[in-house]
Amino acid sequence: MQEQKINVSSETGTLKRLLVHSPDSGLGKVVPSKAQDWLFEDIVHLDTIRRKEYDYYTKLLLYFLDPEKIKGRLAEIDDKKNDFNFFKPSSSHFYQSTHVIEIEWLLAQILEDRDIRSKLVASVCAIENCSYKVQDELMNLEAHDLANVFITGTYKNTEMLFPPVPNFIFTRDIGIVINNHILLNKPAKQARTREALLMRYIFFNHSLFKSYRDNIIELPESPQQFLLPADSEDKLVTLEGGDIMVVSPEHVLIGVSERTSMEAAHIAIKTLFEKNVVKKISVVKIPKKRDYMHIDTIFTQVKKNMWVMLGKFSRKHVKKEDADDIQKALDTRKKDESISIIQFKKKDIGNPVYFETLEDLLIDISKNDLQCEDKVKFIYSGNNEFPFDVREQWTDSCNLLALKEGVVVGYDRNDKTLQAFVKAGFKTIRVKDLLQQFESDAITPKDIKNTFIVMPSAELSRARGGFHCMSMPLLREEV
Ligand SMILES: NC(=O)NCCC[C@H](N)C(=O)O
Repeated sequence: MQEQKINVSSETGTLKRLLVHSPDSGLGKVVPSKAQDWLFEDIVHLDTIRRKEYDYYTKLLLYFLDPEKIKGRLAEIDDKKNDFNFFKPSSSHFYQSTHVIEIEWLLAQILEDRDIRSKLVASVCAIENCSYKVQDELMNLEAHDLANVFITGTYKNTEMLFPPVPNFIFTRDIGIVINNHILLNKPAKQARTREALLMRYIFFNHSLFKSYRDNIIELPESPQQFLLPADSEDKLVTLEGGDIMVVSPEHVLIGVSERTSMEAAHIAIKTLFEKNVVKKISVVKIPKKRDYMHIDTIFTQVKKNMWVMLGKFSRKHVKKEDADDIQKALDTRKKDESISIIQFKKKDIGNPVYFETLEDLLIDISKNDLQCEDKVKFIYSGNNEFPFDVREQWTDSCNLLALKEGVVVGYDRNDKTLQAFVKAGFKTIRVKDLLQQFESDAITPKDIKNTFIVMPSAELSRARGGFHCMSMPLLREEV
């Protein structure tokens, strides 16, 4: 495969190329006793999550990013007679897009190389404690079968060799493109370790990323981390892509969260400045809580002057603007429930700037980094009404993917958030209807403006991530 340009310098520039992974059979192997360890909130129904939910996402992305692969073919693709081979990386009918790029497909390609295959087989077998015999058997599998085993943990859909990596659909977390550099993750949770290993091999070995090899950043561990006591989490270097947001060519946000440690933020800042990747970095420290996990679970950008966020972290809430005098005087805020923000500039690291609230930071980005003259607007999860605000944040109301300025993809179940978008002048359209309109030429992706594309979500949301998490942009147009 020919190498292609990589560049991401915003959250909302027209999306041109991204990495995805559609739900594999490993998701259908999650058992109740392991669901929490494997970071799933429930047992999902495999067929529904694929055919009735995720496949719509694939079709939508293809229509926006690589229409030649899909235009005029919807009926054939969805015809049960064709066994959904369009969505299966090992099939000769697979969509094989170099714009909507399936990781399993890339993995199979690098496994054709004997040297890479033996290194990766040995590494996976080492972390998964496989016997020497299994290791030998894996060496002799066909590349697509081996890629599938590495991801699902199961051979030929029957023999379970090791656990699945059911969170691999959340490609955002496994690495992040910052301008023309690729920052690799260091997962905080055991359940995501194999994902990081597979991605490291893909980025370093696939021809697609050939000219970017020197731009891959691997964060080093803190010295002698293996001597640290078990409770010194913040000294370990863990970083997941959901905590990184490239908001302008010069400015990146790093979340410090349940998943990304302060030490990782520290090393990432030093490295990104040393390599001249950006000039400004804001550290957004959020409460360490399963509800929030990464910063992209509490806010994402919709367009230059619009953000969606959880109202609990708004100015109004933090400054208690609605409280009476007694409430204002009694400081009932719990320390570990608040956000703190500090911003470093490369040219003056010793004089960081502090932001009192998340909204202050986001307004500053819109106005000063993105030169927005219009008023900066916020849409709040659940329309900022309790209990819908927290209920809908839990099901990823704040975790939207912008396909271009003002065109976002999100879940159907977050009714109040959707109403807030409508109130702000947005159109909403169900993905199924939109695809039909594309197919009949009633509308083209170029025509769509200020729109929330509504996706089915009953099963997907149980995996606790939205479409921001289910995307790793490789190329966006500049805003
Ligand atoms: N960026 C994100 O917020 N990703 C969501 C990851 C969900 C996955 N079940 C996890 O807990 O890691």
